[in-house]
Amino acid sequence: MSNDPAPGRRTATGRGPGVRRPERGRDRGDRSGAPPREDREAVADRIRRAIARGGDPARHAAYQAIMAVNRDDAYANLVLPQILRELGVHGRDAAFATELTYGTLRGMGTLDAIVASAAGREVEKIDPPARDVLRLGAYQLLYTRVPAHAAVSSSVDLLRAVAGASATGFVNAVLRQVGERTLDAWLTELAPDPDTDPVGNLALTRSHPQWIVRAFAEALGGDLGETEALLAEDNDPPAVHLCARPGLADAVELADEVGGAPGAFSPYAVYLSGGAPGELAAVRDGRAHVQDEGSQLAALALAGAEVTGEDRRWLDLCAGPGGKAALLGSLAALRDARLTAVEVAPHRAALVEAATRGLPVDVLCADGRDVGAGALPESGFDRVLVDAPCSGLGALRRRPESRWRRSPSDLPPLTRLQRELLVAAVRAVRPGGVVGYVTCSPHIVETQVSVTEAARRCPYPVELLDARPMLPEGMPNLGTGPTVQLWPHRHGTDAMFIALLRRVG
Ligand SMILES: C[S@@+](CC[C@H](N)C(=O)[O-])C[C@H]1O[C@@H](n2cnc3c(N)ncnc32)[C@H](O)[C@@H]1O
Repeated sequence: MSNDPAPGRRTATGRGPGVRRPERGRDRGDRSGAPPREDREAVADRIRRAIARGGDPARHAAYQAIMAVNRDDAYANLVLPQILRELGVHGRDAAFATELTYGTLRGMGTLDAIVASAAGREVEKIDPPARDVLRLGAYQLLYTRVPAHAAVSSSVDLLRAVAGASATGFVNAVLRQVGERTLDAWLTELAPDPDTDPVGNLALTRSHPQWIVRAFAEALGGDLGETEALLAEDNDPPAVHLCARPGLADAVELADEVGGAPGAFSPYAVYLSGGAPGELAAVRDGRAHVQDEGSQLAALALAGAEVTGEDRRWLDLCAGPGGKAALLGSLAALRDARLTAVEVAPHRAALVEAATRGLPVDVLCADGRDVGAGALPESGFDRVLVDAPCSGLGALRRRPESRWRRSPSDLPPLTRLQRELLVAAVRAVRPGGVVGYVTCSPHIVETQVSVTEAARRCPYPVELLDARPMLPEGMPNLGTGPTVQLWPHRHGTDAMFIALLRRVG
């Protein structure tokens, strides 16, 4: 691999980069030059020294985070706060570092196509440090108001600090080429024709892998206008929502307390305008927790569905880290019920314990498919939630790297597990009781197909209930039922899917 300073244009046609997409872990492994641990520590050390010498803290922190995500499989939402803490980056610098990190990672599909075109080579053939600096620089040039000269010179300084002087001429030349055009001009040149290849066009212009664009379009009934609105929403930082725990806090009063606004749909939702939610007194003392409004609505739909007879034994079959268990547990306290919260991963079961402390919740670290044994008796529950492990495609706006990590090959093992868990839930619920099947993915194979397939395999008959009346009155765009699919671009929530099934025999 070399970085000789001779960039030149490539087009999106033929083998050009315009139609290429980042793939899972493509920056990892020997061929990509993933640095060994001591090198990573050396880079971190160089970054610390560069900042001490007056280097820009935000860009250095963002680079370190992007490097960790692209080459060590780190999660941006976990690694960035740690890096900011270690480097002592606060306030506006921290906010800028966050924007740079998240924006660059989300935009990587589009940015890579543009960088490759300007560099005259595929991004995989650019050395990793220069590649990440180019992504970060191109993001500033094309998506922010950072003046072009500042974006270019700070990128050159950054590369010199983290990797020495050898490729600075190359980075300088490529970024100058990138900055010669607007984003629109680049997209016009590189994106496939929307009339002949609408999916390819959306994938490039909205920075998503093609298979995800296709899956979203299918779930939206083929409406490409709506698909584009959804993709655009995925590229915007989402608002943080709180759940005011029923019986412990009131959403309107909590909104006043935290300077937020009551939610549009969930009676327990509060929209935050910014800040660190974990530091709020209401979150620290257990009156509220952070939870997307769509997740609240999914738990509330199950809690609101009619069951005949007894209604005291509730089960959450996939509880970690405990957001829905906390909401259901708060409701259970008000309704003289008790929730069993099952989670297979021990560290996540511990999170459920912490999230539900003080509530009538029994946490069980077990496989939710083991119904019929011990604390999971067959026909032993009145309401059962299956918040199934899924691809998470409905929450891409929260996890900037996730769209590049996921692949279609993730789906078969996930859908198998989803169906097994849903069959187990139907075995766990008593006749007349209700099961809620929920995913934070709108992918049809994880939603409609998983429900249909599981219902077909159930040892007991089930009927699909209309979930729409279980959502707040007047909530728009809930479709034709009986299942409900929420959407970021329609409802401002994650793309939660909700199906309610009653066991009838
Ligand atoms: C989508 S998450 C649940 C989110 C949770 N309900 C909440 O609101 O915080 C799915 C969870 O199911 C767990 N899980 C996966 N397989 C499981 C199994 N066989 N039995 C029980 N839990 C399982 C995963 O570890 C993960 O924590």
